[in-house]
Amino acid sequence: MQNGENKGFKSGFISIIGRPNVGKSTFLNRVIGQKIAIMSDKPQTTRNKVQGVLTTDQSQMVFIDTPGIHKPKHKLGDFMMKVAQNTLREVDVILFMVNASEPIGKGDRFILEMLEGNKTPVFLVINKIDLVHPDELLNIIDSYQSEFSFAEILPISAIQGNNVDRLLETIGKYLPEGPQYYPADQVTDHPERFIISELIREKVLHLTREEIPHSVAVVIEKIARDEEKDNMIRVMATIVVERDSQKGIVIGKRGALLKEVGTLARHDIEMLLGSKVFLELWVKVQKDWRNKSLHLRDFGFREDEY
Ligand SMILES: Nc1nc2c(ncn2[C@@H]2O[C@H](COP(=O)(O)OP(=O)(O)OP(=O)(O)O)[C@@H](O)[C@H]2O)c(=O)[nH]1
Repeated sequence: MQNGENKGFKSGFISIIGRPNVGKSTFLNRVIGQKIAIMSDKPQTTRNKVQGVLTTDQSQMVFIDTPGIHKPKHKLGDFMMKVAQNTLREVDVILFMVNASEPIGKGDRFILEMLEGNKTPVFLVINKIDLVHPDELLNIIDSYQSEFSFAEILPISAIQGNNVDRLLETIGKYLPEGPQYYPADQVTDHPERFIISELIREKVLHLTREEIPHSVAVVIEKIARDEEKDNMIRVMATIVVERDSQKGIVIGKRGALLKEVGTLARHDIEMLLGSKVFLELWVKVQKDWRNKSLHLRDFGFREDEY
């Protein structure tokens, strides 16, 4: 089986960093207020805490937490610094948020120094512009621009919502074409979602032996009860591989291998959920899936782990 490639759909990971109190949460909440679904604290594809996912018809933006950087007051061990730096290398866009009503400070310079040499585009997001006179804006921009080369500079007011849409639009331009990592309707945040994806992944790895690297990922697109069919649970999942050749292996001759994965996984999922399950599996090639998600998974850790 083959997933209909959603041509033109863009997706990616975004980190928001900045000194405490610059308005990172306010910004996220504003976007959440529109279309974001808050993720659970137990992320599924990465161990970095996913703060929110914004899904539209054209794109999916996954906002992730970067512990260790946005809380510079905490003691930073070498390991944490490395983790944070690795994460920032893996994301597609970094939003460096500052407070328009405060001058550039030590905390800002600390972060900018960390970002030196990082190839990920960094946006300077000047928040709280409602607190300053428009004439001051140029000076503010100058003071930051002399310290770092930003890909974009966007003044916003997270609290009033000014320019937030433009910021989102601009982020969209920097995202690569990619899959929808998370379902659009995160309301159905199923606690078993992760276990189900691991069950399917395990079958793929087992049946393909060494041919498919561990980087294979399984995204659960949908879990829903089918009321018309005896309350059977329908699970739709996509197996994401990195190369066309791997897709062929996972599907097998005339779909034989995928069918076997499906049969074995369905059995386990039925045991887990205690219900009859209809399992629909798709296979999709996503070239740099591994770099993006698995790296995040390998190096990431959660804020509540320290
Ligand atoms: N005037 C004004 N205040 C804002 C704006 N955005 C955020 N604030 C206020 O700034 C304060 C800090 O905002 P937060 O969103 O908690 O900041 P944060 O960066 O998430 O803070 P930490 O969690 O400590 O890192 C709050 O009192 C917000 O109401 C803005 O655009 N304008």
